[in-house]
Amino acid sequence: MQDKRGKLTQRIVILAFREGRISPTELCRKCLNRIKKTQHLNAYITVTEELSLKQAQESERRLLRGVPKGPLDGVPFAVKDNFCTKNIRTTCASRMLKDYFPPFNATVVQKLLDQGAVLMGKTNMDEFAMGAGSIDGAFGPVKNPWSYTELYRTLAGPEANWVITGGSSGGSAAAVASLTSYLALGSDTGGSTRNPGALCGIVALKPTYGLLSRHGLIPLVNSMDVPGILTRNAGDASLVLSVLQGHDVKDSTSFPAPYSPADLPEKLDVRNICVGIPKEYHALGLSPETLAEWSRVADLFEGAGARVEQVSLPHTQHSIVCYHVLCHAEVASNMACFDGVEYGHRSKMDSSTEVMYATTRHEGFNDVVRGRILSGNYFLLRQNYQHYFVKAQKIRRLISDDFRRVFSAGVDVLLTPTTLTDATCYRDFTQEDNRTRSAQEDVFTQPANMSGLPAVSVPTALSSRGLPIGLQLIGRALEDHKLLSVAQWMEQAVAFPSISVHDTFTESSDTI
Ligand SMILES: NC(=O)C[C@H](N)C(=O)O
Repeated sequence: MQDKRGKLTQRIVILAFREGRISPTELCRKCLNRIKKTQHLNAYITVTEELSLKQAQESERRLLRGVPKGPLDGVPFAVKDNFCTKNIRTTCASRMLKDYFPPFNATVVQKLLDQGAVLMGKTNMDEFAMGAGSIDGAFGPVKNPWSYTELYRTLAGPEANWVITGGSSGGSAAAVASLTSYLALGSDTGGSTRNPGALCGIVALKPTYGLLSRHGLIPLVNSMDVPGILTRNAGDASLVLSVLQGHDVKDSTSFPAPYSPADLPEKLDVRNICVGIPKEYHALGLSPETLAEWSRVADLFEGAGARVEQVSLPHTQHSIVCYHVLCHAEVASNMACFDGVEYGHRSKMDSSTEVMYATTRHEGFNDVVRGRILSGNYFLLRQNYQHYFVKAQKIRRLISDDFRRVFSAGVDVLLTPTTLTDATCYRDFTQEDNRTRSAQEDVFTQPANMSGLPAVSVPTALSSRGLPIGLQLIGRALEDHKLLSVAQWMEQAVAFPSISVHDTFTESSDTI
């Protein structure tokens, strides 16, 4: 049971429920079965099997009575392990929170549950969402489902090592790509939803900052964090966005959503669209294949009558350094609450308060987190504050102004690569310095976070190793719906060969 392009999407599932071809319980069981068969991916930290089945049965009863709670009733979803889930372990993939059971649900999780969506579990990630590989968490690295396709094995050879998912929401991306869930929540501070979305061949949306509540999302960088949406196509992302968006009294940075329909226009006429190609995104390290793909898709837009223009965003060159200072400064302040007193890990070495604080933090955090705390505190020292933090804030403004200028000059969306290359082999990633590599990986995604703009990654082609390449569209603030409409057009134009369920494990008779 698949759509025209062989994809098993959330909408297909909803239709299947409606037509009685499958029930929420049957589907939930299938997803649980797939989770078992794809355990080698390490996509989940916690699988909520019992609860999932209970929720699916409740959903089934509602559907039988003809009173669904909402359009997502019965649809299986996964949640990154940095969103609080009531009485369900929420670890941020850290030893610090390994036994944390929050007493409440994050607003976005609650909204999905209120719709009747079925929670399958909590997904693996980089510790406290710091990283771009999903290889730096306390529960081990996440493996990219595309590593197990016949195509990759044939092209890369039998000795080829598995490839990373990207991150930090790698578990959520792997869950959607391997169809153990039909949608997943990620978080995006510097690219952590779009990056794994691109490397796992699925659609990944970072909405406008403030459009979705951050309440219950354990903060990394409050001024940039947004809940991200991972789905198998743009239409699904639009439906999920319509359910999740809106003001929340528990998040003072959230605001009411502008009206936008849940559905995207069936066929967008791109002749009215101006697509900007930022010349500064021809960055060092961009692979020739990704560059070629970027030009190919720009040509597709042009061929369909869109205006395609080269534009300049001159301050992009400073974005990695600027993000680095702002992120680490906010991390230093956000992580201060993990001191062994109120909740989280507490060291047994407590001969004095100082010793207890220090050993708790040493035992609880990995060295990526500790490194960011150290440099963040350095940037915030009284004598460094103006030089680093205030200067970075000013540069952040210049980066935002660049976007404002091109959008007010008539550009509707910017087209860029999402990542520099396709997914890297785990072995190669660990041989180099992970930290430097991770920082570079977010070069195309961080500017949208620093400016609060919506951006979406769409898979457009397979590389010569048979791995996905994703391109990013960045839109005007609050024009998320328009952005997704263009994303859908792109999706239709490129016809990306989505991964088949059969590829992620050996069983060959699974259908929906
Ligand atoms: N959650 C994120 O977007 C974090 C980003 N990848 C970083 O390492 O800072």
